[in-house]
Amino acid sequence: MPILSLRNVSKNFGALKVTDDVTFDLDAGQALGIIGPNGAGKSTLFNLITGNIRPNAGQVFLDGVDVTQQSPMDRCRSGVGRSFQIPQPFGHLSVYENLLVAARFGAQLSAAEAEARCMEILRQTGLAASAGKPSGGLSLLSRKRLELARAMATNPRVILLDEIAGGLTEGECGELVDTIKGIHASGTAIIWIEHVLHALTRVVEKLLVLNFGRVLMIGTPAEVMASDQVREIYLGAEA
Ligand SMILES: Nc1ncnc2c1ncn2[C@@H]1O[C@H](COP(=O)(O)OP(=O)(O)OP(=O)(O)O)[C@@H](O)[C@H]1O
Repeated sequence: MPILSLRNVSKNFGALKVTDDVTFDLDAGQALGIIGPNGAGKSTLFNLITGNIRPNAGQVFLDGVDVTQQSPMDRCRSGVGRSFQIPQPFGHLSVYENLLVAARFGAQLSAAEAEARCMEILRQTGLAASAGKPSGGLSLLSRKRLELARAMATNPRVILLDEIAGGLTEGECGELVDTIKGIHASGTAIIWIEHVLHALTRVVEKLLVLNFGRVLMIGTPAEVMASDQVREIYLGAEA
């Protein structure tokens, strides 16, 4: 059974149809990339999965359970973690304290469980040496790592990453990709919205192309990149 399923999900903002009849499945441990032009509805799709917005039609299932009416907090506790396009740590708290907040309140872990979980995540996300630093003063790469770590601290089975590679140098991007690959290899499913395609295709098994809120195509990165329609619509290239 898929870990996450969307069935005929649609969302309108006034007259604007931002999500149009979206259906797809994500298997446990799978990594799926989402690409599409600006305004295609990618972030809206994440908000529909996390419960920050409710669809006008269709259903969202977690492990076969219809969670369409569940709050974001309930979905987080059911195993959906997320990062944000703009990092949102508590700047006055240390890296470790930020993770503790996510583990205690996001996943409702006990103090001892949260401590163990955070130590593991600090290692997994390459933040062990920065654990005691105030998160407000971190470099961009470390802030990205912290976003990843905060999503992982809620003990998710699927994490949603929203343009986490943007703004990094090639070298930094490679380091972040290695960290994300490690998280994927440890069994966490990933859905990743990303404009930095070479980063995305190093991690994901499948790409979903969104255009005007509709699923244009789902396939392997090679299949998607070979599609004339995708090249024309997404890359703006002549077919
Ligand atoms: N709360 C809202 N109210 C009204 N319109 C909205 C709202 N949220 C998003 N939109 C509109 O929905 C469309 C899709 O936005 P969304 O942010 O999901 O696209 P996106 O694919 O993530 O874009 P980008 O790549 O630029 O981040 C845009 O036209 C946006 O202006």
